[in-house]
Amino acid sequence: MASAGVDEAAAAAAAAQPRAAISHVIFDMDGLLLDTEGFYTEVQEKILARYGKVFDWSLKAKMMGKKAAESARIFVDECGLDGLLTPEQFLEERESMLQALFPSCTKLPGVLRLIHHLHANGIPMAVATGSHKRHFALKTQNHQEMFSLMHHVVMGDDPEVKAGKPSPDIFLAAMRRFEGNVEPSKCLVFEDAPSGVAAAKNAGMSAVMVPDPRLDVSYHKGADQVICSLLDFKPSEWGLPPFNE
Ligand SMILES: O=P(O)(O)OC[C@H](O)CO
Ligand SMILES: [Mg+2]
Repeated sequence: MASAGVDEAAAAAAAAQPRAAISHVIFDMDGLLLDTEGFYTEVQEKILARYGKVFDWSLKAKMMGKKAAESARIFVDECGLDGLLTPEQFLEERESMLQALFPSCTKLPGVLRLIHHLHANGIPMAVATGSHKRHFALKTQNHQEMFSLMHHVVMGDDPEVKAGKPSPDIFLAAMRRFEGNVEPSKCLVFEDAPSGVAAAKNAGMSAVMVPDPRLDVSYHKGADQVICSLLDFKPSEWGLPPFNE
């Protein structure tokens, strides 16, 4: 019979085993690096209120992370607005409101600490966002330094991204653009959206989810790890260099 000391040592050794041997990191942007999801919610609530309807988090869960056209189709279909509003009209209506809001977006907690840490330790990083080029420029105009630490950025309107999340296209494109021959199993994706977590898993990568607390826990399934904030992320659990704190 093993002594308590031996059992404890075995448990400690198992706990010290990383979940994966990660060499490359891919960040989602909206709702993960930048606090922009609230802007989409605010604008969509306003549009829906005109039709006497309420925007809720089950609809939000379906739309977030998707390319604009895909998310607009979901909005019209799920809200029963066929014949009243086309996806194109929805995108047009929300555009000026979003354009006014995006430049004021802020970074989410823990973002800078983690990105500076990974950069200082030579871990290659990329961004894979469903956001298209024009919106990306508005959102990132006050965050240039952070994005300059990324090896590259892949956006939703990139020709290699045939389908939006949950298709693995965007994460596989991001992986291929790193130097060398990188395997999906070596890539760790950070995501806030259920469709983004599914896309990462469909790409064969590991996924850490940092969901909005209003998202029902049923949407957490599929993620390899769920944390409340990037401040709670422990790099050593993923074979990455630990914080020196
Ligand atoms: O979460 P992201 O960065 O993929 O962006 C997707 C949309 O632009 C917003 O949900
Ligand atoms: Mg996101």
